[in-house]
Amino acid sequence: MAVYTDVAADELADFLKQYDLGELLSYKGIAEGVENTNFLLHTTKGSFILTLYEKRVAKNDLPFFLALMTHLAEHGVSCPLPVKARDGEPLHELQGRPAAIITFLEGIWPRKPNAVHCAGVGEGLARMHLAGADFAIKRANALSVAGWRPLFDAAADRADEVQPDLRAFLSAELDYLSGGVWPTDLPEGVIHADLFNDNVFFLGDKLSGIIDFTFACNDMLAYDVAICLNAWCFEPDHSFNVTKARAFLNAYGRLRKLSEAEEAALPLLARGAAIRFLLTRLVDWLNVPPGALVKPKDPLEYFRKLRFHQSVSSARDYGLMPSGLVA
Ligand SMILES: Nc1ncnc2c1ncn2[C@@H]1O[C@H](COP(=O)(O)OP(=O)(O)O)[C@@H](O)[C@H]1O
Ligand SMILES: N[C@@H](CCOP(=O)(O)O)C(=O)O
Repeated sequence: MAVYTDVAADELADFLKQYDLGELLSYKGIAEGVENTNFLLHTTKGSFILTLYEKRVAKNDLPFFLALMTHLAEHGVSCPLPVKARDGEPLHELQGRPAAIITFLEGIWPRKPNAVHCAGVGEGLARMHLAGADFAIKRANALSVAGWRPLFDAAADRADEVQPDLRAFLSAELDYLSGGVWPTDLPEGVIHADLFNDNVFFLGDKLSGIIDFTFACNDMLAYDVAICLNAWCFEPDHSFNVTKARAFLNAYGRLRKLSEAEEAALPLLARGAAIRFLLTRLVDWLNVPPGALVKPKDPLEYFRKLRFHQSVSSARDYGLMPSGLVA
Protein backbone atom coordinates (compact mmCIF):
# COMPACT_ATOMS: atom_id res chain seq x y z
CA MET A 1 0.00 0.00 0.00
CA ALA A 2 0.88 3.58 -0.16
CA VAL A 3 -0.81 6.97 -0.06
CA TYR A 4 -1.48 8.49 -3.47
CA THR A 5 -4.70 10.23 -2.50
CA ASP A 6 -4.96 12.23 0.68
CA VAL A 7 -8.22 12.40 2.61
CA ALA A 8 -9.06 15.20 5.05
CA ALA A 9 -10.53 14.33 8.45
CA ASP A 10 -13.89 15.98 7.74
CA GLU A 11 -14.21 14.17 4.38
CA LEU A 12 -13.46 10.88 6.07
CA ALA A 13 -15.93 11.55 8.88
CA ASP A 14 -18.61 12.32 6.24
CA PHE A 15 -17.74 9.15 4.35
CA LEU A 16 -18.02 7.07 7.53
CA LYS A 17 -21.56 8.34 8.13
CA GLN A 18 -22.62 5.76 5.51
CA TYR A 19 -21.37 2.97 7.79
CA ASP A 20 -22.29 1.68 11.18
CA LEU A 21 -18.74 1.97 12.48
CA GLY A 22 -19.19 4.49 15.27
CA GLU A 23 -17.18 7.70 15.56
CA LEU A 24 -13.77 8.22 13.97
CA LEU A 25 -11.11 8.42 16.69
CA SER A 26 -7.99 8.61 14.52
CA TYR A 27 -6.60 7.58 11.14
CA LYS A 28 -3.29 7.47 9.37
CA GLY A 29 -1.95 6.70 5.92
CA ILE A 30 -0.07 3.44 5.50
CA ALA A 31 3.22 3.87 3.67
CA GLU A 32 3.70 0.15 2.93
CA GLY A 33 2.74 -1.29 -0.42
CA VAL A 34 2.68 0.25 -3.84
CA GLU A 35 -0.68 -0.25 -5.49
CA ASN A 36 -3.47 1.54 -3.67
CA THR A 37 -4.02 4.22 -1.03
CA ASN A 38 -4.63 2.74 2.40
CA PHE A 39 -5.51 4.20 5.77
CA LEU A 40 -5.65 2.60 9.16
CA LEU A 41 -8.83 3.77 10.90
CA HIS A 42 -9.61 3.67 14.60
CA THR A 43 -13.27 4.18 15.40
CA THR A 44 -15.33 3.61 18.51
CA LYS A 45 -16.18 0.18 17.00
CA GLY A 46 -12.55 -0.94 16.47
CA SER A 47 -9.77 -0.87 13.83
CA PHE A 48 -10.35 -1.05 10.09
CA ILE A 49 -8.50 -0.58 6.81
CA LEU A 50 -9.82 1.91 4.27
CA THR A 51 -8.61 1.37 0.70
CA LEU A 52 -8.93 3.85 -2.15
CA TYR A 53 -8.34 1.89 -5.34
CA GLU A 54 -5.84 3.49 -7.69
CA LYS A 55 -4.43 3.17 -11.22
CA ARG A 56 -3.95 -0.55 -11.87
CA VAL A 57 -7.29 -1.60 -10.43
CA ALA A 58 -10.29 -1.64 -12.76
CA LYS A 59 -13.49 -0.58 -11.05
CA ASN A 60 -15.34 -3.50 -12.67
CA ASP A 61 -13.04 -5.92 -10.88
CA LEU A 62 -13.76 -4.65 -7.39
CA PRO A 63 -16.88 -6.78 -6.79
CA PHE A 64 -14.72 -9.83 -7.62
CA PHE A 65 -12.10 -8.94 -4.97
CA LEU A 66 -14.63 -8.09 -2.31
CA ALA A 67 -16.81 -11.17 -2.92
CA LEU A 68 -13.70 -13.36 -3.01
CA MET A 69 -12.59 -12.20 0.45
CA THR A 70 -16.04 -12.96 1.80
CA HIS A 71 -16.08 -16.39 0.11
CA LEU A 72 -12.63 -17.34 1.38
CA ALA A 73 -13.36 -16.15 4.91
CA GLU A 74 -16.55 -18.26 4.87
CA HIS A 75 -14.46 -21.25 3.73
CA GLY A 76 -11.92 -21.11 6.53
CA VAL A 77 -9.24 -18.84 5.07
CA SER A 78 -8.18 -16.11 7.47
CA CYS A 79 -8.49 -12.91 5.44
CA PRO A 80 -10.12 -9.49 5.87
CA LEU A 81 -13.88 -9.18 5.50
CA PRO A 82 -15.34 -6.28 3.53
CA VAL A 83 -17.53 -4.05 5.70
CA LYS A 84 -20.94 -3.25 4.24
CA ALA A 85 -22.31 0.26 4.54
CA ARG A 86 -25.88 0.80 5.70
CA ASP A 87 -27.09 0.39 2.12
CA GLY A 88 -25.74 -3.18 2.17
CA GLU A 89 -22.92 -2.38 -0.29
CA PRO A 90 -19.21 -2.73 0.53
CA LEU A 91 -18.06 -0.43 -2.29
CA HIS A 92 -18.45 3.37 -2.30
CA GLU A 93 -16.55 6.40 -3.53
CA LEU A 94 -14.18 8.80 -1.78
CA GLN A 95 -12.09 11.54 -3.41
CA GLY A 96 -13.29 10.33 -6.80
CA ARG A 97 -11.84 6.87 -6.18
CA PRO A 98 -13.68 3.60 -5.52
CA ALA A 99 -13.28 2.95 -1.80
CA ALA A 100 -13.93 0.05 0.56
CA ILE A 101 -13.42 -0.67 4.24
CA ILE A 102 -12.19 -4.09 5.35
CA THR A 103 -11.67 -5.61 8.79
CA PHE A 104 -8.27 -5.31 10.45
CA LEU A 105 -6.22 -8.51 10.75
CA GLU A 106 -3.89 -9.06 13.68
CA GLY A 107 -0.36 -10.17 12.91
CA ILE A 108 2.95 -9.02 11.48
CA TRP A 109 4.37 -9.78 8.08
CA PRO A 110 7.78 -11.43 8.32
CA ARG A 111 10.66 -9.11 7.41
CA LYS A 112 13.09 -12.04 7.33
CA PRO A 113 11.06 -15.11 6.37
CA ASN A 114 12.51 -18.47 7.43
CA ALA A 115 11.66 -22.02 6.35
CA VAL A 116 8.87 -22.22 8.95
CA HIS A 117 7.22 -19.14 7.45
CA CYS A 118 7.65 -20.68 3.99
CA ALA A 119 5.91 -23.86 5.14
CA GLY A 120 3.09 -21.72 6.57
CA VAL A 121 2.71 -19.95 3.23
CA GLY A 122 2.69 -23.27 1.36
CA GLU A 123 -0.13 -24.52 3.55
CA GLY A 124 -1.98 -21.18 3.38
CA LEU A 125 -1.72 -21.02 -0.40
CA ALA A 126 -3.01 -24.57 -0.83
CA ARG A 127 -5.91 -23.83 1.54
CA MET A 128 -6.74 -20.76 -0.50
CA HIS A 129 -6.63 -22.72 -3.76
CA LEU A 130 -8.93 -25.41 -2.34
CA ALA A 131 -11.32 -22.86 -0.80
CA GLY A 132 -11.52 -20.93 -4.08
CA ALA A 133 -12.56 -24.00 -6.08
CA ASP A 134 -16.28 -23.24 -5.87
CA PHE A 135 -16.05 -19.46 -6.13
CA ALA A 136 -18.46 -18.58 -8.92
CA ILE A 137 -17.19 -15.21 -10.20
CA LYS A 138 -14.40 -15.23 -12.77
CA ARG A 139 -11.68 -12.70 -13.46
CA ALA A 140 -9.02 -13.19 -16.14
CA ASN A 141 -5.41 -12.49 -15.21
CA ALA A 142 -4.65 -9.11 -16.79
CA LEU A 143 -0.98 -9.58 -15.94
CA SER A 144 -0.34 -12.91 -17.65
CA VAL A 145 1.72 -13.30 -20.85
CA ALA A 146 -0.47 -11.04 -23.00
CA GLY A 147 -0.24 -8.28 -20.36
CA TRP A 148 3.57 -8.22 -20.19
CA ARG A 149 4.27 -6.72 -23.62
CA PRO A 150 2.37 -3.47 -22.93
CA LEU A 151 4.32 -3.10 -19.67
CA PHE A 152 7.55 -3.63 -21.57
CA ASP A 153 6.50 -1.06 -24.18
CA ALA A 154 5.77 1.46 -21.42
CA ALA A 155 9.25 1.06 -19.93
CA ALA A 156 11.48 0.01 -22.84
CA ASP A 157 12.84 3.44 -23.81
CA ARG A 158 14.22 4.04 -20.31
CA ALA A 159 15.00 0.47 -19.24
CA ASP A 160 18.72 0.85 -19.90
CA GLU A 161 18.85 3.76 -17.45
CA VAL A 162 18.13 1.18 -14.76
CA GLN A 163 20.69 -1.34 -16.03
CA PRO A 164 22.71 -1.48 -19.25
CA ASP A 165 21.15 -3.82 -21.84
CA LEU A 166 18.06 -4.44 -19.74
CA ARG A 167 15.83 -3.59 -22.68
CA ALA A 168 17.39 -6.26 -24.92
CA PHE A 169 17.32 -8.80 -22.11
CA LEU A 170 13.61 -8.22 -21.46
CA SER A 171 12.76 -8.23 -25.13
CA ALA A 172 14.45 -11.61 -25.67
CA GLU A 173 12.80 -13.15 -22.60
CA LEU A 174 9.38 -11.87 -23.67
CA ASP A 175 9.88 -13.29 -27.15
CA TYR A 176 10.68 -16.65 -25.62
CA LEU A 177 7.81 -16.73 -23.10
CA SER A 178 5.22 -15.51 -25.59
CA GLY A 179 6.48 -17.75 -28.40
CA GLY A 180 4.23 -20.74 -27.67
CA VAL A 181 5.94 -22.28 -24.64
CA TRP A 182 3.56 -20.89 -21.98
CA PRO A 183 1.39 -23.74 -20.61
CA THR A 184 -2.32 -23.72 -21.43
CA ASP A 185 -3.53 -27.02 -20.00
CA LEU A 186 -2.57 -26.96 -16.31
CA PRO A 187 -5.22 -26.98 -13.55
CA GLU A 188 -6.73 -23.55 -13.03
CA GLY A 189 -8.61 -21.84 -10.23
CA VAL A 190 -8.63 -18.70 -8.15
CA ILE A 191 -5.08 -17.51 -7.48
CA HIS A 192 -3.88 -14.73 -5.17
CA ALA A 193 -1.21 -13.68 -7.68
CA ASP A 194 0.66 -11.42 -5.23
CA LEU A 195 1.31 -13.54 -2.14
CA PHE A 196 4.49 -11.75 -1.08
CA ASN A 197 5.74 -11.62 2.49
CA ASP A 198 4.11 -8.23 3.06
CA ASN A 199 0.75 -9.81 2.28
CA VAL A 200 0.96 -12.66 4.79
CA PHE A 201 0.63 -12.04 8.52
CA PHE A 202 2.01 -14.26 11.26
CA LEU A 203 1.52 -14.42 15.00
CA GLY A 204 4.73 -16.07 16.14
CA ASP A 205 5.40 -18.89 13.69
CA LYS A 206 1.75 -19.35 12.80
CA LEU A 207 0.13 -17.79 9.76
CA SER A 208 -2.63 -15.52 11.02
CA GLY A 209 -3.98 -14.11 7.78
CA ILE A 210 -3.64 -13.31 4.09
CA ILE A 211 -4.33 -9.81 2.76
CA ASP A 212 -4.36 -7.85 -0.49
CA PHE A 213 -6.48 -9.62 -3.08
CA THR A 214 -6.23 -6.85 -5.66
CA PHE A 215 -4.41 -9.07 -8.17
CA ALA A 216 -6.49 -12.19 -7.47
CA CYS A 217 -7.84 -13.81 -10.64
CA ASN A 218 -8.38 -17.12 -12.40
CA ASP A 219 -5.20 -18.64 -13.70
CA MET A 220 -3.01 -21.73 -13.33
CA LEU A 221 -2.70 -22.73 -9.67
CA ALA A 222 0.93 -23.65 -10.27
CA TYR A 223 1.59 -20.09 -11.43
CA ASP A 224 0.68 -18.93 -7.91
CA VAL A 225 3.16 -21.51 -6.58
CA ALA A 226 5.80 -20.03 -8.90
CA ILE A 227 5.04 -16.49 -7.68
CA CYS A 228 5.60 -17.65 -4.09
CA LEU A 229 8.84 -19.43 -4.99
CA ASN A 230 10.07 -16.07 -6.23
CA ALA A 231 8.74 -14.06 -3.33
CA TRP A 232 9.65 -16.33 -0.41
CA CYS A 233 12.56 -18.59 -1.35
CA PHE A 234 15.38 -16.18 -2.14
CA GLU A 235 17.80 -14.55 0.27
CA PRO A 236 18.40 -10.78 0.54
CA ASP A 237 21.52 -11.29 -1.64
CA HIS A 238 19.13 -12.83 -4.25
CA SER A 239 20.56 -16.35 -3.93
CA PHE A 240 17.97 -19.16 -4.08
CA ASN A 241 17.35 -21.02 -0.79
CA VAL A 242 16.38 -24.60 -1.62
CA THR A 243 15.58 -25.37 2.04
CA LYS A 244 12.89 -22.70 2.05
CA ALA A 245 11.60 -23.88 -1.33
CA ARG A 246 11.39 -27.48 -0.14
CA ALA A 247 9.55 -26.38 3.02
CA PHE A 248 7.13 -24.32 0.94
CA LEU A 249 6.52 -26.97 -1.74
CA ASN A 250 6.19 -29.85 0.72
CA ALA A 251 3.65 -27.95 2.83
CA TYR A 252 1.68 -27.00 -0.29
CA GLY A 253 1.83 -30.58 -1.60
CA ARG A 254 0.48 -32.07 1.62
CA LEU A 255 -2.83 -30.32 0.95
CA ARG A 256 -2.78 -30.12 -2.84
CA LYS A 257 -0.33 -32.34 -4.67
CA LEU A 258 1.17 -30.86 -7.80
CA SER A 259 0.67 -33.02 -10.89
CA GLU A 260 3.71 -34.16 -12.88
CA ALA A 261 2.82 -31.63 -15.57
CA GLU A 262 2.67 -28.82 -13.00
CA GLU A 263 6.02 -29.84 -11.55
CA ALA A 264 7.61 -29.98 -14.99
CA ALA A 265 6.26 -26.52 -15.81
CA LEU A 266 7.55 -24.87 -12.63
CA PRO A 267 10.82 -23.48 -14.05
CA LEU A 268 8.95 -21.86 -16.93
CA LEU A 269 6.19 -20.53 -14.67
CA ALA A 270 8.83 -19.14 -12.33
CA ARG A 271 10.43 -17.28 -15.26
CA GLY A 272 7.04 -15.85 -16.16
CA ALA A 273 6.35 -14.84 -12.57
CA ALA A 274 9.78 -13.19 -12.35
CA ILE A 275 9.37 -11.12 -15.52
CA ARG A 276 5.84 -10.08 -14.51
CA PHE A 277 7.13 -8.50 -11.27
CA LEU A 278 10.28 -7.21 -12.95
CA LEU A 279 8.12 -5.35 -15.47
CA THR A 280 5.57 -3.87 -13.05
CA ARG A 281 8.40 -2.78 -10.76
CA LEU A 282 10.28 -1.26 -13.68
CA VAL A 283 7.24 0.75 -14.78
CA ASP A 284 6.64 1.91 -11.19
CA TRP A 285 10.34 2.73 -10.69
CA LEU A 286 10.32 4.98 -13.74
CA ASN A 287 6.99 6.64 -12.93
CA VAL A 288 6.75 7.63 -9.27
CA PRO A 289 3.88 10.15 -9.05
CA PRO A 290 5.10 13.48 -7.65
CA GLY A 291 4.19 13.88 -3.97
CA ALA A 292 3.13 10.25 -3.49
CA LEU A 293 4.01 8.53 -0.22
CA VAL A 294 5.42 5.37 -1.75
CA LYS A 295 8.74 3.52 -1.92
CA PRO A 296 9.01 1.82 -5.32
CA LYS A 297 10.38 -1.70 -5.20
CA ASP A 298 13.67 -2.69 -6.80
CA PRO A 299 13.10 -4.11 -10.30
CA LEU A 300 16.60 -5.57 -10.45
CA GLU A 301 15.82 -7.96 -7.60
CA TYR A 302 13.59 -9.70 -10.14
CA PHE A 303 16.19 -9.50 -12.89
CA ARG A 304 18.48 -11.59 -10.68
CA LYS A 305 15.71 -14.04 -9.84
CA LEU A 306 14.85 -14.39 -13.50
CA ARG A 307 18.48 -15.13 -14.33
CA PHE A 308 18.40 -17.88 -11.72
CA HIS A 309 15.28 -19.48 -13.20
CA GLN A 310 16.81 -19.32 -16.67
CA SER A 311 19.57 -21.56 -15.33
CA VAL A 312 17.19 -24.11 -13.79
CA SER A 313 16.87 -27.36 -15.72
CA SER A 314 14.07 -29.06 -13.78
CA ALA A 315 11.85 -28.74 -10.71
CA ARG A 316 14.47 -30.81 -8.84
CA ASP A 317 16.45 -27.58 -8.60
CA TYR A 318 13.58 -26.23 -6.47
CA GLY A 319 13.86 -29.14 -4.04
CA LEU A 320 11.26 -31.43 -5.61
CA MET A 321 12.25 -35.08 -5.98
CA PRO A 322 11.53 -36.93 -9.26
CA SER A 323 8.84 -39.12 -7.72
CA GLY A 324 6.93 -36.13 -6.34
CA LEU A 325 7.06 -34.32 -3.04
CA VAL A 326 9.19 -35.53 -0.16
CA ALA A 327 7.23 -35.95 3.07
N1 LIG B 1 -6.83 -6.15 6.73
C1 LIG B 1 -5.69 -5.62 7.18
N2 LIG B 1 -5.37 -5.71 8.49
C2 LIG B 1 -4.24 -5.15 8.96
N3 LIG B 1 -3.36 -4.46 8.21
C3 LIG B 1 -3.62 -4.34 6.90
C4 LIG B 1 -4.78 -4.92 6.31
N4 LIG B 1 -4.77 -4.62 5.00
C5 LIG B 1 -3.66 -3.90 4.77
N5 LIG B 1 -2.95 -3.72 5.91
C6 LIG B 1 -1.69 -2.96 6.05
O1 LIG B 1 -1.47 -2.20 4.87
C7 LIG B 1 -0.24 -2.63 4.22
C8 LIG B 1 -0.37 -2.62 2.74
O2 LIG B 1 -1.53 -3.36 2.30
P1 LIG B 1 -1.69 -3.93 0.79
O3 LIG B 1 -3.05 -4.54 0.70
O4 LIG B 1 -0.51 -4.79 0.50
O5 LIG B 1 -1.61 -2.65 -0.15
P2 LIG B 1 -1.87 -2.45 -1.73
O6 LIG B 1 -3.32 -2.13 -1.87
O7 LIG B 1 -1.01 -1.30 -2.11
O8 LIG B 1 -1.49 -3.70 -2.40
C9 LIG B 1 0.02 -3.99 4.77
O9 LIG B 1 1.40 -4.32 4.72
C10 LIG B 1 -0.48 -3.86 6.20
O10 LIG B 1 0.46 -3.19 6.99
N1 LIG C 1 4.16 -7.42 -4.55
C1 LIG C 1 4.51 -6.53 -5.63
C2 LIG C 1 4.03 -5.13 -5.44
C3 LIG C 1 2.55 -4.92 -5.25
O1 LIG C 1 2.14 -5.37 -4.02
P1 LIG C 1 1.84 -4.54 -2.66
O2 LIG C 1 1.17 -5.57 -1.84
O3 LIG C 1 3.16 -4.14 -2.08
O4 LIG C 1 1.01 -3.36 -3.03
C4 LIG C 1 6.03 -6.49 -5.79
O5 LIG C 1 6.72 -6.83 -4.82
O6 LIG C 1 6.50 -6.09 -6.85
